[in-house]
Amino acid sequence: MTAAEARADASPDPDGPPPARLEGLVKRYRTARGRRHTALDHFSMSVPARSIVGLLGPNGSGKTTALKALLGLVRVDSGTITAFGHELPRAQHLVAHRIGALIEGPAFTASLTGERNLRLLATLHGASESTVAEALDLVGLTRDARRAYSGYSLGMKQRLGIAAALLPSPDLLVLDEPMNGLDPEAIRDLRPLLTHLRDDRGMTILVSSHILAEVELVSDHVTIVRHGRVISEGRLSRLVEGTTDHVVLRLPGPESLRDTARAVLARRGIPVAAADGASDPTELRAATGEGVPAVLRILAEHDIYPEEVHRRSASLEDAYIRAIRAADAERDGPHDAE
Ligand SMILES: Nc1ncnc2c1ncn2[C@@H]1O[C@H](COP(=O)(O)OP(=O)(O)OP(=O)(O)O)[C@@H](O)[C@H]1O
Repeated sequence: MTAAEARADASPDPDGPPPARLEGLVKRYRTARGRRHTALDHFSMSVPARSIVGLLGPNGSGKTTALKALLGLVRVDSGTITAFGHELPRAQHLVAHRIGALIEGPAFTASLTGERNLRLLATLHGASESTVAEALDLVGLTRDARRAYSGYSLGMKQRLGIAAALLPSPDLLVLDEPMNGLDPEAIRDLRPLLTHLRDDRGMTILVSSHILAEVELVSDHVTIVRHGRVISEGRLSRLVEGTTDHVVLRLPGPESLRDTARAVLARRGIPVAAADGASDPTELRAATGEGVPAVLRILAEHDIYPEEVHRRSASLEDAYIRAIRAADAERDGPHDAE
């Protein structure tokens, strides 16, 4: 099949083969000391058509390696990679034009304008002038297109990188940490762009990020990676559904008071943990869907009155922490993937 024929059969059909499927990928890097380092350990995930998939995981868990494997930038030791039903890297030429990517920062020429940089890339892709203008418009850079790249802010550079990834008019857009280094406003601006590309262009987007709250706002599917393996995958709503709302309590005073609070709540079927990431050791998290009044009533029966109390809805952060903890608990022995 020629590339043109491949495009002709390129309907981003939600029932067709998924834009990307990685199955059982194993990748071992050779380290400087000649040892083997497992970056992907039977890594499997699927990217559904017309979705925004958030790829999450701690530093060094293998996200970039998996994305590079999909893009043909890293050769895996074993496993199968397919894009739009074509096996890679063998059929790379059939799907390369359907995949746009921003990975490890794009290489632009500092002295040239944003527009000129894109035009040069467009020539490589065989993309038209109008594609350049459209890509600049999509990422909101039309006004700054004639400024030198060297004068761009980090956010503008990232947006130009996304514009470059859009030049081949891809069906699948792969973005590695596009929010890195961006200020909150620039991060917020990325959200409508990604949802527009999915909803109005029918694009599928695979985006890795450390910013859980942002992934929660923009993704419809989430894949969580730990030690080179996928430990949780699915619709965002389903992952978050599996977590419980929490009542967060601040109980200053002696540790024995918090011990008593933990014990009385546990006896009523409400498990309590220290609040995740809390800098305040007097905070407790009571996992319950019953809400603040139920927790306060139980504590009042024992003359315990928290200084502060608020309810926290189940979130992707809870699902993420739960998945990571479960994976760590399951894992025995020392590991070499991170
Ligand atoms: N070229 C390489 N040679 C040797 N080891 C590598 C190489 N690239 C990555 N690694 C190692 O493989 C593991 C996975 O790295 P990878 O960059 O895929 O993780 P990541 O999840 O993207 O991390 P981060 O969130 O920090 O970007 C890490 O331990 C990393 O140090």
